[in-house]
Order: sequence, then C-alpha cells, then structure tokens
Amino acid sequence: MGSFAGKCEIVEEKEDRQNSIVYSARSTAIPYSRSSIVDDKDLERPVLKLGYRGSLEDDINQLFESISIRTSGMIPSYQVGASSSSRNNAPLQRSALKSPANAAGPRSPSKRNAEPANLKQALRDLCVSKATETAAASKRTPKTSTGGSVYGSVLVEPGNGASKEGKPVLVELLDEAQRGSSDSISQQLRLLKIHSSSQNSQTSKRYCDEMTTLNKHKNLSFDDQELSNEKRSFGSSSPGAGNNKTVVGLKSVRKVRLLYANTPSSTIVNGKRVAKLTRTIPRGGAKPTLRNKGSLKKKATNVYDEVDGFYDPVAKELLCHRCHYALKNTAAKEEPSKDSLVEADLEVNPRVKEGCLDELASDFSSSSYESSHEISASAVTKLDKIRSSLDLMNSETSAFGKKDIEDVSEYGNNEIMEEDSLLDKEVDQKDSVFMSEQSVEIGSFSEKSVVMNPDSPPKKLMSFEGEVSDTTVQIRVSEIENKGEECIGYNSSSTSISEEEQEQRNNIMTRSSFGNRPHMSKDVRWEAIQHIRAQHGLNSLGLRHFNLLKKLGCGDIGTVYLAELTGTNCLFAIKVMDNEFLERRNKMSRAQTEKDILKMLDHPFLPTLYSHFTSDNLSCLVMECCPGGDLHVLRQKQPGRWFPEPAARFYVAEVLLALEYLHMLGVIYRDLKPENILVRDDGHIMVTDFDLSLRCTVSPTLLNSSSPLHTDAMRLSSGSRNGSNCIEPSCFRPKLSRGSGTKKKGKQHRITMKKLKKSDLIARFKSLPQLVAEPTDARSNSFVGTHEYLAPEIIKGEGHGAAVDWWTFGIFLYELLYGKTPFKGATNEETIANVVLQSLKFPDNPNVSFQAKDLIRGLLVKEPENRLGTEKGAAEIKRHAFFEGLNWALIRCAIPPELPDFYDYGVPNHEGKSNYLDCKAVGEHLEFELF
Ligand SMILES: Nc1ncnc2c1ncn2[C@@H]1O[C@H](COP(=O)(O)OP(=O)(O)OP(=O)(O)O)[C@@H](O)[C@H]1O
Repeated sequence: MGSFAGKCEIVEEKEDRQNSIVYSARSTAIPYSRSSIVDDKDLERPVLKLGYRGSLEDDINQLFESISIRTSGMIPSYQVGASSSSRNNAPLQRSALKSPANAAGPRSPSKRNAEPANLKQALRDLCVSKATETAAASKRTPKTSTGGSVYGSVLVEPGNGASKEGKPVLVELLDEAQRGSSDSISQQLRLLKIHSSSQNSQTSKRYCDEMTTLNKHKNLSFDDQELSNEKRSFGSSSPGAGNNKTVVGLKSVRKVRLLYANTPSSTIVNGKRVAKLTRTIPRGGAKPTLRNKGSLKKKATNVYDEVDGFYDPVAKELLCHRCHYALKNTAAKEEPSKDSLVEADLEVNPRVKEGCLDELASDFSSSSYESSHEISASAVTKLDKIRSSLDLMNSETSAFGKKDIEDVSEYGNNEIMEEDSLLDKEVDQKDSVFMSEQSVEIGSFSEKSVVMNPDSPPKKLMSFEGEVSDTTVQIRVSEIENKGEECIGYNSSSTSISEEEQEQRNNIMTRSSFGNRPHMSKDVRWEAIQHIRAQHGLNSLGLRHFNLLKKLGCGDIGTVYLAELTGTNCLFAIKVMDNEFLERRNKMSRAQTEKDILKMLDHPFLPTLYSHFTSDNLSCLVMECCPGGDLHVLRQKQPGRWFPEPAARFYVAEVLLALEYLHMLGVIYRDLKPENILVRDDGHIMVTDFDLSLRCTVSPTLLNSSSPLHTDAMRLSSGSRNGSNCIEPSCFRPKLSRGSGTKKKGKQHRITMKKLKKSDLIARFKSLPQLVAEPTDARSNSFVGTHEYLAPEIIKGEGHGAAVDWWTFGIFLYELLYGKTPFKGATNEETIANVVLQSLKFPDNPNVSFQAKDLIRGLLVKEPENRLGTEKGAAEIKRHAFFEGLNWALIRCAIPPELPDFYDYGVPNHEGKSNYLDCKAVGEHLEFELF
C-alpha cells in the first residue's frame, strides 16, 4: 500500500536478492521508514495447495469438505444429517429438526451435497450476518440522483409450453428506486405492452427507439441532479498524494507511457513514463448515461412464503410475514425428545453455539437472574437468535434451492449477472433472468417480477438449478452483437448458444449471481460496467471507458487513479500496473497474487474488484474507491495523534473481521498497518494491498468440548427453536419453561430458570463446539512485512504462519491507542532487534484500559505458539474482554467514529470545465503520467 510520509515499505526483491534486502523507494525516501519487507520466495513459487479454483465458493466448499473433527463426542453435521434421516420424512418439522439429509433431497439443484453448503453458510455467516448484508449493501450503493437504473433489457422468447411460443417479448429490468416516477412507470408499462403483442424483430427496434427517446428525456434532469450531487471533495491529505511524490522522486524513473490502440505501452517523454490512451468515447461530450427506468411496485408475496408452503402448509399458516419465521404447531404433532433434538441442532450449527450462546452467556452475566431467577429479555432475544439461526441453517441445508430462492427474494432476483462470474470464469454473461409469476407487477424487483408475456399462464418460480419445467422458465440472454443492431440491450438466445455454454452459464448464474455476491446485486457500479459491456462487447472494457480524475496513490507495483466510468457517475479506483515494468523487476507474481486475492474477496471490509483487464501491456484492476484516506493519516489528525479507545476498538474490530475472513480463505495478509487500512465514504474501513499476502491451505476444524454441562446447555438452548427474533409483536413467541417446555399466555418473552448459577451458564456456553478456520499449518520462510510490524518469528527466520497476522494486529492496536508502535527504534535494525529482544511496555499516557492492554499483551507474545489467536484464530480474539458488548454481526451498520470530509469526485463543473486528470491529447491518443 502506498503510504504517506514516513510510511515506507521495504522490499526484498528477487532480482535484488544478491544484494540482500533492497529498499523500495518509499523506504529510502525517508530517514526512518516503516517498510514492508518482501522476500519473494513465496511469491516466486506458489505456496497455494488448495488454490484458487475459479471461485470463492469452490474454495469455501473445499474448506468445509476438509473439516476434521478433533475431539470425540462431536457429531459432524453431515453425520447428524445422515443419522437423522428418519426425521427427514417429517415435512412439517421445519426447524432445527430438519437435517442436512433432507437438504440433499431431490429438490436440491446442486450437484454438490448439501452438507458442505450448510457448513459453508455457517462460515459465511460467522463473519457476515445475513441480515446485515442487505443493509450494508444498500449503504454501500452510491446514492445517485438517478435513483434506480436499468438492470438489463432482454428479448425473451418464451418456450416450453408458453402459449405464445415464438413471440419475442422485450423485458426491461428495473430497480425500485424510481418508484416515485409514475410517468416513467406508465410509459414503460406501455412500452412493454407494445412489445409483448409484437411478433417480429421490429418489436425490439421500436422498443429501443422509444426507450432511447425516453432516456434522452430523462437524462436531462439526471445530469442536472448529478452535478449538484457531486460536490464532495476528496480529503486534501490523501495519502496517495504525498506518497506519490515520494515514490516518483526516488524510484528509478517510473513514468510510464501508456499506449492504447496498437501503440507500444511505455514511452518515455522527458524522462517520464507516460500513458497514451486512445479514447473511443469523447471526453466531456454528451454522456451516454445509463438508462434509468421507473421502478414499480413491489409485490407483497415473496418466494420464501411459497417455499415454506411447499414444505409445510401448516407452518405456512403460522408464518410470520415479517421475519418469515415459520412457527410450528407443536401441540399438533409429536416431537422427538427435546434434548436429542437440540443436540442434533447444535451439532449442525456450530455457529449458533459459537456466536449466539457466547453472547447469551454474557447477557446472563449482566442480567438479574440471580435474584429473580429469570433470564432477561435480552437473553431471550439471544435465544431467539439461536432459534432463528437454527431454523435458517436447517432451511438452508434442507433445501439448497430454497436457500437460493431466499437469496433472490432478499437481494432481488431477475438481475444482471454479477461481475465476479466474469472475473472467475472469463466468460462474459450479459444477463440472466428468471421468469416467474406472470401476475406480478413489472419491476417488483426483489420478487418474482418479470412479466414475460401477458397472455401466457402464470409461472411459478420453484428452483434455480437451470431446469426448465412447467413451473420454471429460465431465460438465457446473449449479447446484442449476435443479433445485429436491432436492440440496444440484450436479446434472448436461449436456443442460439451451445449446450455447453448454457450449462456454464447456468453454473455461473446459480453460483455467482445469487451465491457469491447477492448483496452486491443492486450496486449501480456493477450494472454500469455491465452496461458498457453490453454496448461495446463482452471483453471491451478498457481504460478508454474511464475518465481518470485524480491520482490517488502510487505503490510499489502500480498507480491508483480515481476514475469515472464514462457516461455514468460511477467512480472507481483503478490500479494500473505496467506489465513490462513488473516483469523487469520480477514483480509480476506479486501483481498476480493481488489480483487473485481480490477476485476472491466478498466482504464489507475488503475491496470489491469490479473488473480487471489487460490492455497494451497494462494490467488494470477496477476496484471500489475509498475517499477517506487511510488510518495512518486519520490518526495523525487526532489530538495527540492517537485514537480514543472506542474509535480504536471500532477500527480494530472491523480489521479483525477482515482478517478472519482472509484466513478462512487461506490468505495470510502479512502487511497489516494503518497505511493499508483505507476509510470508506461511510467511515467504515477497507483493508487493501494484498501483493505481499501468502496463500495457503486451510483446514477448518470443529472443536468440541466433552464437558458434562454440554447436555444442559443444549437443553437450555432448545427453547430457542420455537420462537423467532422477529420484532413484530404479532409474531408468536412461546414462553418456555426449563422444566416443562410449556407455554403460558402473557409471558412470551421470558424464560424461567430455576437456580441456575452464572458460572454454570458460562461454563456451558464455553463448552460448546467451535468452528475454527485458521490456517494453522501454513508455513513460510519469507522475510515479509513492515519493520515495526514484523513478527519475531519472521525476523528470526524460523518460518511463520497465520500467527504473524495476530502479532501485527497487536502492534496495530497499540499504535492506534498510543500513536506509536511498541518496538520502534532509531533505525530499522534497532527496531528489528527490539522486536525480538525487548519486552513490551506501555506508556503512562494516554490512559488505556486494562482490557486493551491485556489484549495487546496476549497478541504480542513473542512465541507464536503461545500467542492469542494462533490456535483458534479470530474467534479467540473476538472473545476478549476488550470487545465485550460489541455486536460483531452488526458492526458494519454501526456509526463509525468519524466520517471523511466531503470530497470532490472531479466531475465537470457547471461551466463545463473539466476536473479530469491532466491528459495531453496527441492525435487519437491520450497521454497521462503513470508513475
Ligand atoms: N481503493 C482505493 N481507494 C482509494 N485509494 C486507494 C485505493 N487503493 C489504493 N489507493 C491508494 O493508492 C496507493 C497505492 O495503492 P497500493 O498500495 O495498492 O499500491 P501498491 O503498488 O500495491 O503499493 P505497495 O507498494 O504498498 O504494495 C495507496 O497508498 C492508497 O492511497
């Protein structure tokens, strides 16, 4: 990561190995520097065993399929599922009783068995709460003045029993944001009607003409609003800026001439390497703004209900329509022994034990149960959480297809495929649409929404596995180029693509669109890029489609620009790397590592890679942009140059979640420092810079305790299965008594416990099995990191593993709290010596809590085997008293300590003056300075 003054990286490069450590420009720029050290051994020979196999999902599946059980007495989820197959025949028991075996039933669309899917989801939910994903997604979606936008337009050829077979129907996919635009809605309804009654290719032509007119009209106001909407400015103290100067001044002339359109990539002009870019889209001209359509009313019914009904008509009757928690009529049916059921449930869902029960334990400790012998309402809520989690997990595992349907329901279906599929598979897919109920209104986007043909009978969406049946119609859409210029959008070609391609697209659709990044489905940046691809071809996206607004920073392997996708108001950070330069400096593998890791990531505190392309020997990574600078800069702005403890806790907590996620993916980060923690516009953080990371295998393990309290704890939690965490007052919550399990009117939110000791409870919850997905076996001998952050084992060359990240995490927390790192010496050598030899000391000022110091002490243990986090990873650290009371699942919805200043996106101002990066037009080319 590029750094601000004083923040430097040291890189031991392959080409310079004979000279021992070679310091990068940043390290030499400053007398005393904090630098990343890289011995490229890892980068040179891939350490990856598990490997990146095309998708995050594959990796996660791999992780879970390789789970080992360390202790006896623990029944793996799949065994539970198998052993409880007898229960599978009880369809009414939609709850914890549903075993994974049920999931692998005939309805499962996946060829994979359902058990890994269950575990995978458990892992995913471990760090990312499903409930908060939606909230975060909407938070992260840029608020444009346009409101909604087009997700895709498709020309549909209904088949498979459709009454109007052969009639093409053009369908425009819209989002909901423009609900208020009644004119637009009616206009589009009219348009759609026209198309559905048309029978020839003139339909799409006519439609497109009309839509173009409509959009032209709409774009007028859109642009006006856009201007007023974009008045924020990037922090003047952008770390990139300072860093750039340093790097440029000291690195061996890294001014790169970027050339587009068959010109050589690097040209030296006046000793500077500059980029030359041929633009196909005129800058400053009329913006081919994304079409924005009015959104339409959301349908009340949702897929979940249907599925629920499919499983259990009784449960459906009792379904809470707010939380979708299906309540069982327990009185009406015979239940197996509560204890055994709960045991099975908990075995299936270690997350419940791990997360919720811990919280419950702490709730107990703070409640007044000792006097009243009653569990507090908040504890009941936790129990409800467990219960809902169990239900969720079981419903997910019992019906893979159902999970997908829920995803679609939650995040919106009928949307254009997400970008990651393109990244992973190198296959560009324009759009995929699930056709569903005919009766729903157009544009009810988060439901089954697309009207295919008004004359055709209602369609019911039942599965996502790509089957075409009486009840499911799945539309494949191919690119416009295949069909001439009749339509500006997409047209259907379900019959024009090969079976193989279709299968591939099926896979992409089910895995990627709804599996990998469902929460990103409404990100206007995704659709903006899709739109460009639709207009210019699948693999057409290149630098020429972006207006470079500002250089954000310059690092060891590339330069990062703030860029606007031309014709939209979508901003990105584009990292531009000159392959020639990287090859010459043996840094290609670092760039590749970074790209590979970025492609895998899907986490709120990690960057999203929207696209990547190589053009004229330039590798470009299109990422989301963080306008708030980095934590190093932010810390410098604090009084005393240290963060108050609550702020530090917030930042380190988010970083911890990011590290946890990385470790679960088999990525050891190795370069944690404030400079690499960027601040998003919403004040939350984003961990960046993965070129020094180590990829490795990870073996998720389920740790169990054979505590005798285990059964009691499970009995306690059994009550949770019959309620929900719904806040809807009408949502039925039975009151559970420990002894009888009966419910009593008027006491729905309380669980009575008799003489239960606090210590017993805590012991019980601690005894619950725990999922550990820490790459404990990873080993590397590289000399990688930043001096002040180097772990002792790296310095000693003893070989290191994931524990180095927990060491750096300790240094990081120390620095945020004290404004300096604990082992810093006058020189880098001294610093390194201090790391190994000096004991940890805490300054008297500022005053830091005992809990914070205790956590730092645990993390900064010099022997990695005794270090906090080494054995169980982030789970261990998250339980530390320093984080007590922190709601991990909702932290990304929490209010951050501070918001970045308003920033200037660099769009043209009202006078028509451009704020674009200064580029020189030379004939057809644009030249700009790369380094
Ligand atoms: N997504 C982003 N949003 C805003 N600024 C960014 C973003 N990514 C990078 N930057 C800025 O660009 C600078 C260089 O980026 P980065 O550190 O990724 O480059 P690098 O070549 O990998 O550096 P390093 O030498 O540390 O590996 C950073 O200091 C940061 O200020």
